[in-house]
Amino acid sequence: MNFDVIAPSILSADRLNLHRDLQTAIQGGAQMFHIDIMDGVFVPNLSFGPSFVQAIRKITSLPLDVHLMTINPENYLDELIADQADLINLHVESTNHIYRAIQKVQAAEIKAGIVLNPGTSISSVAPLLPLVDNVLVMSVNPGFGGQQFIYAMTQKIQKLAQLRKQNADYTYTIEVDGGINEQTAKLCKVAGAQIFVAGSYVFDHDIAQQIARLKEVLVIENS
Ligand SMILES: O=C(CO)[C@@H](O)[C@H](O)COP(=O)(O)O
Ligand SMILES: [Co+2]
Repeated sequence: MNFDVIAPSILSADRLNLHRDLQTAIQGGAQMFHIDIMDGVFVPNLSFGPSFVQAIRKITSLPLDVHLMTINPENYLDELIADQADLINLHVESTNHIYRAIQKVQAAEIKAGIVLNPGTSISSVAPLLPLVDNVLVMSVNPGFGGQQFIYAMTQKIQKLAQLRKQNADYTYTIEVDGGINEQTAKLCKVAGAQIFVAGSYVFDHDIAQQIARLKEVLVIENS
């Protein structure tokens, strides 16, 4: 992918007005939706179940980016595949069989990504890098919206971009999630990120205006 994409994280949308907020984001130029699925076990919070993907798919054809923060993510893959998720991101620590889970997603012709927690090193996922379609760099500890960006994560993004340049068989996109605002998005772009997840930055304010601001700093044209 040689262009940048803004993916509002629906975790920060108004739950009682989710449809309204998503429509506003669509009209405001959102290019993808990021859906955080949390089970209260892998991370200390509960959010949406996979059925939300199906519900959101009914109101938009925008790509749906699923971030699975659950133990046993395999239990949800059939449903997410049937619900037409476009990208399914799996935490490497969430299953003993990450390779198999990625293969299952890709066999359904859906893009598969791995997620690196702030404390997860790139070297620990080296065997997966030629396989995956996306690497999601967590720039906060997973579980909650509205946290402070961890600046050291820009080095991880930079390293992933450098490795991709050095290895012709690495084709992953680089996604960043957590604490994204105008300033941190810019730093991540310079480091090499391409998909920018933004939750509280987008939904806690004027949604369309916030998307427009991010697009401006990232120099993304409206299509
Ligand atoms: O996965 C997560 C949190 O675990 C994120 O996707 C958050 O939803 C991002 O929220 P902000 O940090 O942008 O407010
Ligand atoms: Co997320």
